[in-house]
Amino acid sequence: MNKKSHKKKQKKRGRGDGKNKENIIEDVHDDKDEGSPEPVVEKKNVCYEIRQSEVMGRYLVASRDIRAGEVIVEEPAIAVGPCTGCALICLGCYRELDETSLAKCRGCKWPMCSSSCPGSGKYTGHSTYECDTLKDIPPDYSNLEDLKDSYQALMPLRCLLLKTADPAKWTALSAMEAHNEMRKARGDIWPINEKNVVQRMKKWGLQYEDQEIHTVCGILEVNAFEVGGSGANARALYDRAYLLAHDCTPTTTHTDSERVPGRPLTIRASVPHKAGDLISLCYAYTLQGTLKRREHIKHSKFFDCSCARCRDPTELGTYASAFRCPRCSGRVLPTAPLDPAAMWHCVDNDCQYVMTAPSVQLLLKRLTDEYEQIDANDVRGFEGFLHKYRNVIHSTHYLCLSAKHSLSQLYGKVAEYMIHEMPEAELNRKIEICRDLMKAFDIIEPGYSRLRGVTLYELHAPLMILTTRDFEKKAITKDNLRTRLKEIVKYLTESALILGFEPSQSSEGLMATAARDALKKIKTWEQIIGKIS
Ligand SMILES: C[S@@+](CC[C@H](N)C(=O)[O-])C[C@H]1O[C@@H](n2cnc3c(N)ncnc32)[C@H](O)[C@@H]1O
Repeated sequence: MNKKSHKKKQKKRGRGDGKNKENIIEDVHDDKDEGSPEPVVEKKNVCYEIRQSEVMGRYLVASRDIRAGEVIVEEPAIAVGPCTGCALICLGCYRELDETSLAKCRGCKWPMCSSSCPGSGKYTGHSTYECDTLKDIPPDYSNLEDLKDSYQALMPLRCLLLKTADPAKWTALSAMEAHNEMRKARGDIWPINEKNVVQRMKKWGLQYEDQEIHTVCGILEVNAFEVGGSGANARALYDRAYLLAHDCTPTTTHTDSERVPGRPLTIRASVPHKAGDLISLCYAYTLQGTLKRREHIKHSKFFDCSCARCRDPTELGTYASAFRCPRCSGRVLPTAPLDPAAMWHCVDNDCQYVMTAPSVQLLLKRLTDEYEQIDANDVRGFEGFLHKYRNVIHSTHYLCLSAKHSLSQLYGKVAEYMIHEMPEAELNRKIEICRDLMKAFDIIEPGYSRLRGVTLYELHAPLMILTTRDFEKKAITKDNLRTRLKEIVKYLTESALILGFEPSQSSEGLMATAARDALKKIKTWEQIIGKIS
C-alpha cells in the first residue's frame, strides 16, 4: 500500500505539529544501526490465518481472539526503494538532497547524502549489488529533472535484482498480486510504466523482459507500503503485511522502524478481534468521504470498496459526506453510495430537495480547491472555512473534520495561539473541536489509533490549563477539581497507552512521553485533594 493510498497526508507543516498520521507509517530514528540483510523473522504465536475469497483474494483473519494493542505481524522488509515522484533523494537513506547536500556514491556516482550514509551497503538502502549495476549507468547531473525521473525505475530494479541477489525474497515478492490484466485494460498506468520504467531499463541496457518489469511495477502499486516520515520518500514490500485486506474502518494500525535492521513493519490490532474476524487496514485516507475514498481505492488498488462504511449513506452515523440542504438545513445524502452516478437527496423534514451526482462532484471540487488554498498554519483560514460553509456542508463533513483536525493541533502551538496565552474562549474552542473529532474518530478509526491517541492528548491540554486557572482563581471547589482532573487523567492515560506503541523518537512517541510526564505532574495534586483515581 503506497502512501498515496495508505497514508494520505494532511496539509504539510512542520514535523509533529498537526500532520495526520492515521495511516502513516511512522518515520523512526531508533539508535540501532542497520546490519546485514535480515532473514524473515520466525513467527511466534501467530494469531492469524490466511483465507481466500473470490472478491478479495487472500486475506487475513484472526485465528484466535486478539487483544487491542497486540502485535499481529512484525517483519523486516523484502525490498525498500524510492517512491514514484519522489524528490532527488539519497539512495541509501532516502533523505531529500539539494545541491549543498548532494554527495556521490564512490562506486556508482549516484546521489548519496555522504560517504558514510547508514544506508550504504544495505539491502534496505543502496546495496552493493545495486551499486555494481548502476556503475554501468552513469547518472546525468547536467539534467537533474531527468535524474529525478529515473528514480522511478530504481525500486523496480531493486526488486528485479533480488532474483539473483536474494532468491528467497524474490520468491516472496513474486507471490504478490500485480493485477496486470486490469492495469493493462485501464490504459493509464500501463503506458506510464512503459515509458518511465520499461523503456528506461532498456535504455540502461538491462536485460529484463517487458512483461516481468510491468509485473514488478504492478506488485509495487498494489502491495507496497510507503515508509518514512512526513517526507515519505520510500516504499517497501513486506512478506505478510501485504495480505491484509482493506476496510474503510480499519482494525489495525502500522508503523515502520527506519533505523532498525531490515526496516521492520509492525502491524498492531487497534481493536479487539474475535477468532474469525477480518484483520483489516485502510488503503485510503479515513478522513475522506466515501466518494473520494472509493475513487482513490479504485484508481490505485483496482477494486470497488463495498465495506460497511461505504455502503451506508450516513457512513456509520458520522455523516462524513453530508451536505446541508439549502431549503430546510437538513442533511443531503447519497441515495446509493456505491453508485457514484446516483442522485443525492435531503433526508430530513420531508424535504424533496435533490442534487445530481455531477453537481455534487462540482461542489466538492470547489470546496476542496478552496480548502487546499489554506496555509497549513493558518488558524483563521481554517476557522473562516468552517464558518463560510456552515450552511453548505454538515458540521461533520470530512472537510470540516480535516479543518478541525488541523485546528486541534494548531490551537496551543502556533504564534498568537500559544497554549498558556490563550484566552478561555479559545481554550474552550480547542476542547470543542477535539470532542467533535473524537466522536467521529471513535467510529472511523476506533480503538488504539494514532488519530485518537493524538486527539486525546490535544484534548487534555486546554482542559488542564482551564482547570489550573479556575483552581488558582478559587473558582472551583476541591471536589470539582478532583472530578476535572479525573477526566484529564482518563484522556492522558489512554493517549499514553496508544502513543506508547509508537517508536520512542517519533512525534507520537514523544507525545506519549509528554503524556506520561503530565500524568506524573497531576499525581502531585493528590497532596492537595487526595487520591484522584
Ligand atoms: C495488497 S493486496 C492484498 C492481498 C491480495 N488479496 C492477494 O491475494 O494478494 C490488495 C488487493 O487485494 C484485494 N482486496 C483487498 N481488500 C479488498 C476488499 N476490501 N475488497 C475487495 N478486494 C480487496 C484487491 O484485489 C486489492 O487490489
